[in-house]
Amino acid sequence: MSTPADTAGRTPRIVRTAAELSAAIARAIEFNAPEQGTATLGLVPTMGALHSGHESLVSTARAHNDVLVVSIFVNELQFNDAQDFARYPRTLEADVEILARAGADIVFAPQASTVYPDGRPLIKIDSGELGSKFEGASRPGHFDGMLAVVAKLLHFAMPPATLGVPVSYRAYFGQKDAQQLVLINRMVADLNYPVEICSVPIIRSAEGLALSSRNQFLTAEQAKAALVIHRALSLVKERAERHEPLYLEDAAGLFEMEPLVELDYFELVDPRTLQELAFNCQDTPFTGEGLLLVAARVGEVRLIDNMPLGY
Ligand SMILES: Nc1ncnc2c1ncn2[C@@H]1O[C@H](COP(=O)(O)OP(=O)(O)OP(=O)(O)O)[C@@H](O)[C@H]1O
Ligand SMILES: CC(C)(CO)[C@@H](O)C(=O)[O-]
Ligand code: BAL
Repeated sequence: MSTPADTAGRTPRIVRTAAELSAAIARAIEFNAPEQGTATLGLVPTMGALHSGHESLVSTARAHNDVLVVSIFVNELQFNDAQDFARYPRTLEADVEILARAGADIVFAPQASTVYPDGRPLIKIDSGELGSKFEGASRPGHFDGMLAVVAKLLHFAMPPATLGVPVSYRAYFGQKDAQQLVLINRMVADLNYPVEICSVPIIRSAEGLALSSRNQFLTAEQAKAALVIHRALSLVKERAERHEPLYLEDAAGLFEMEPLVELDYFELVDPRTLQELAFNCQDTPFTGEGLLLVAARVGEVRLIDNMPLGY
């Protein structure tokens, strides 16, 4: 198996089309597969503008797989706001340098015409009720568009069946996008994708802000104000750890003291179903498992974050 030490610094192969990707995967598996047993292939889907959060996904996937593919594609279908799509940062050259250091074997950077040769797909994946709440309520169509591209990326990078080597296939996603992760797990289960979905914890700045490609649009003052998100999550987590009532309302109330930050939602949900848990107003201590979800707008930038409770 390749390790970060023996692949780091090697320029990954950059491929643009489905045929190039399949050929590159076949060659890489041939070259890196163990002499006996099952080879492993990891896929890390991204939209580029890579930061340490992505690097954590890539280094986790690198450590666990013989062959590592990272995709970079800014998927217009998941943007409900044309301006957000137009200004999404695109930094391919710098991304490839980061991926060389992190030891990726292959970078798949397709054109939109490769992913959607007939334009918008006629047949859609419907993210259902789960995709219309929280982020889906603020970004209509976002999750259907996200699932469309993830379904396609999982197919593009699927190990070719003709290799003569058994290959186990994994794809890696960040826990920062908690609703996305739940939906991808459901899609893979509901549509029988032969892939294991692996999740990687949130990487934050030293002050606690969850890293995101869109953070670069924040002014220093906005970035400082945005730390209220982590303060509010941490306050509730500390109460849960002390087995105290959570009083979500007063954690959410911290946002009123930050005029630059407009709270969208602050909810405690079941981590698997994202059903709201009714702990808001009760005076009883929290037991069980929960996931605190938060989204807020800071200027033009929408930020999301979350924190597991009771794990
Ligand atoms: N801070 C982070 N910690 C862990 N994983 C992350 C982090 N930020 C992004 N990821 C994960 O990286 C993958 C690619 O995400 P993406 O390219 O959309 O980056 P992003 O920083 O989330 O961008 P943005 O939030 O601006 O869309 C996703 O699986 C996402 O969950
Ligand atoms: C999974 C993904 C790469 C699909 O475009 C995107 O939603 C993201 O980066 O989280
Ligand atoms: N990281 C989620 C991708 C998006 O915001 O569209």
